[in-house]
Amino acid sequence: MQAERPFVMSIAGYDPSGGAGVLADNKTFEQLKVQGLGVCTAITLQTESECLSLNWQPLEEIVSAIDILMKNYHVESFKIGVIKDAQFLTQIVEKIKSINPEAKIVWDPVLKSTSEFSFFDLNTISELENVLKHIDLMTPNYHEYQVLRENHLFEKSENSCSVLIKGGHRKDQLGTDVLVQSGKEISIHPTDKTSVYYPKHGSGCVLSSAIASHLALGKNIEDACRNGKLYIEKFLKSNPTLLGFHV
Ligand SMILES: Nc1ncnc2c1ncn2[C@@H]1O[C@H](COP(=O)(O)OP(=O)(O)O)[C@@H](O)[C@H]1O
Ligand SMILES: Cc1ncc(COP(=O)(O)O)c(N)n1
Repeated sequence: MQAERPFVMSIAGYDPSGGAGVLADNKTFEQLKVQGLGVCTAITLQTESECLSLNWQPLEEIVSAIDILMKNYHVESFKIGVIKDAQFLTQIVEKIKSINPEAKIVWDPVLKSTSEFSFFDLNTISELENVLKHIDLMTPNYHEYQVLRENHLFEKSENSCSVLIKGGHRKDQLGTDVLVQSGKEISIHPTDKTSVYYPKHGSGCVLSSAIASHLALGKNIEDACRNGKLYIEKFLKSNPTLLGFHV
């Protein structure tokens, strides 16, 4: 008999190319042997090289889908992806915590797609502070971290969650991610610096859903980030196009 798999939910956008969003997240969940669920925040029309349109789902429908799924399945951890604004995030997190206060939450704050399509309403950054206390980990890329910091998000570290600053766009140490936890910094380097990594559309989605999977499997935040890094490295080495293989 197979062991029970913990449930993990992706609350993210739909990308019909499957490179990013709920499809990419659920491919990752399957590979990491957790049971995936998916609630769409937005329907996008995009390929790996361009984003053509974005239609937000009504917030009440998103929250009601989370409610129904959580009442049927005990969901251990969540990966939240593209979100319209701070109000969306706050209501989603409040719903999750009202049903399972122990649930682990990872938020990948996608401000723009690699193809420069804007997602999150930057005017609402100042309203994020309260909701961050209920999130376990945020995973901004290097540019997103700078924008959030310039908007004073991480000023009161006691109010912040753990932050994994991803290094896929760094010029100095390409591929080194930095985990900031209670003011301490832990660098997570690529395991094999000589390897060729092919930059990929949606790699931030794959990393954050791999981390959410490892949290559901019982790892702490640091170990989940280290294991997520091993998974994303395999993914980035998989093939030289912008769409990767989950191996
Ligand atoms: N060229 C690369 N070499 C090594 N690791 C990379 C490379 N590009 C991305 N990564 C890794 O992939 C993950 C996603 O990072 P990043 O590309 O910065 O996120 P995003 O897709 O959100 O912009 C991180 O773990 C990062 O270190
Ligand atoms: C639905 C959805 N979610 C996330 C991203 C970000 O991915 P990337 O920054 O790699 O384009 C995206 N393009 N689409």
